Amino acid sequence: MERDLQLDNVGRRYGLRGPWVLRGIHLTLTPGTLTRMEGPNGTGKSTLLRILARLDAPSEGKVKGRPRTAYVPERFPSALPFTAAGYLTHLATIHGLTRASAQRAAADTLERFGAAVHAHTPMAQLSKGSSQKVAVAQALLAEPELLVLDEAWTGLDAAARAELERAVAERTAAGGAVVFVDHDPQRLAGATDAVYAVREGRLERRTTPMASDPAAAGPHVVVEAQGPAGGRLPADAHRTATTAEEPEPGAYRLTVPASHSDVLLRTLLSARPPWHVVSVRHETPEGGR
Ligand SMILES: Nc1ncnc2c1ncn2[C@@H]1O[C@H](COP(=O)(O)OP(=O)(O)OP(=O)(O)O)[C@@H](O)[C@H]1O
Repeated sequence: MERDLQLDNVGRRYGLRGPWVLRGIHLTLTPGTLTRMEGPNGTGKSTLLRILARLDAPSEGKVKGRPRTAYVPERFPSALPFTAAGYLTHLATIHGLTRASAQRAAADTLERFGAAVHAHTPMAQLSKGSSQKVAVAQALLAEPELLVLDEAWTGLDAAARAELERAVAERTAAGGAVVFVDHDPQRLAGATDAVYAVREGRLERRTTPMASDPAAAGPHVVVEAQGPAGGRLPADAHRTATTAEEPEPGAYRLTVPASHSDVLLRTLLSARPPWHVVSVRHETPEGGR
């Protein structure tokens, strides 16, 4: 499928005789999934992400599939001859929006990440964190089918970090694939569909935190919801929730990673007929953030 991104026996080395950084990599990123890449410094995670984003070509093997892709790099080239709003508006028009819609989308995204005050600041004068917000905004504006995040949370303030987690949840709920590297082991904990470690040039699949043990999976939200008579839990809610119990007919107790609670609530409230949300409780596991 064109929307799947597939690596087929991919290898990468820098220079004709350089050591292999990656070798024999097979990977498929399917729509609607969240994938985490782990590994110590220098093992090849950024190299892998650049290949997935098609910003770099493998030295051997094939990259298949052409999802619409956006990428947030570790270091964003901020010395661009634009203001923050000007840059985002420019990109949004490239994505096909009219100038007025592009200006609105740029302003909304900057607002969302708490960077509206910097809308008219030249990119070269932005602080590292504000520049990172623009990097995130440019990627989200594209509404990508594949979103590649290389330590995209680094430098963001707490509110923007949480907002980016919510944006990831929205992307996967909309059917996009998201792949990320982050040194915080709690990042999107409990929400990942697959975790891989890059080790000695190879990809090793890790087991994800057990759905049955939300405490191992970071901050989460418990939603009690009541369906319409005879109504079944919407399929999207089932997919977003980590656990779904039905203590009484039609009454559900759903557990969801904190980053995904907005998506779950929207799904329940926009169902036809809508579900009644009885309670929403935030829980942070002991020792968690
Ligand atoms: N453009 C390049 N030219 C030559 N070597 C490179 C280049 N980019 C990366 N490398 C080398 O490839 C290896 C993997 O680097 P990469 O940046 O992909 O690792 P990483 O796992 O993302 O590291 P970190 O966790 O520190 O960001 C390293 O040995 C690095 O020196």
